[in-house]
Amino acid sequence: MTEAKAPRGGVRLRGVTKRYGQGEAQLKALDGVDLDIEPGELVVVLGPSGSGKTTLLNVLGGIEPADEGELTVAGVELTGRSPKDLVSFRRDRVGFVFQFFNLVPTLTARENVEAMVELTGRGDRTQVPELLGSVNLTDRMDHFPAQLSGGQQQRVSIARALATDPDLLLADEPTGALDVATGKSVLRLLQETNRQGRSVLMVTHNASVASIAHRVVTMRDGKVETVEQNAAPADAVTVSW
Ligand SMILES: Nc1ncnc2c1ncn2[C@@H]1O[C@H](COP(=O)(O)OP(=O)(O)OP(=O)(O)O)[C@@H](O)[C@H]1O
Repeated sequence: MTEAKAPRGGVRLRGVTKRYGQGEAQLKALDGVDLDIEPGELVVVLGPSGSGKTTLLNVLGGIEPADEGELTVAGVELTGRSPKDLVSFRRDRVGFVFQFFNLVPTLTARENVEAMVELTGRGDRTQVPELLGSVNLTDRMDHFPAQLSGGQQQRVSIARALATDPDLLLADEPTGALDVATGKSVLRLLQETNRQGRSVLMVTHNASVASIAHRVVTMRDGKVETVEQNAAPADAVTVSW
């Protein structure tokens, strides 16, 4: 992986609201969320199903626009931006890791990462083998996703997310489809990524994972219910569930 840089990827949300549906069926998936993430911070978001965790991640990553409120991510003010601006923001600033990896099945591990470099025009294609080496996949680079284990696929997806050198990494249940040992290796990578200076926001149902965070945010009914500081975040190797 690349060497540590100055902390980056800070986030500031004020009164951020996101609604879905119309009329009586309308619901606020986010309801006046205030939240700060410091540059270089690792934040874990917990909360029951439907509490707005994924919506928060999607709004932060510019996948969906907020309806109300102020939102600055990695130095970019997102309030009122056009869909085209949000695409540029995502391309330049954010990396995404999903529960079910979202790799292109017809491309090898290497090609999946290279495709991200090609599509975004960011990063360096010649660095892709090194990047895959940094997630321990040197001997699997030319395998297709179906020939890789879940943990290996998730490591490819982390390499893909890092290929554009994002300021902020957004991970939605990154260990949700993995067994404990494999999940821990993924957590270690996310923690290492964070230690290089970029902010990481991880959504999870797994409360054990919260011990590696600098801060733990709990959501309920579209609102931030609690924010707790971890005085001494745990090393990912010590986490179990
Ligand atoms: N595209 C959508 N259209 C309509 N309603 C949506 C949409 N996306 C999310 N919602 C609703 O918004 C609320 C928050 O959903 P969200 O996916 O953010 O919750 P979550 O905390 O991530 O849940 P889970 O832990 O089950 O993934 C839920 O009531 C959900 O049904």
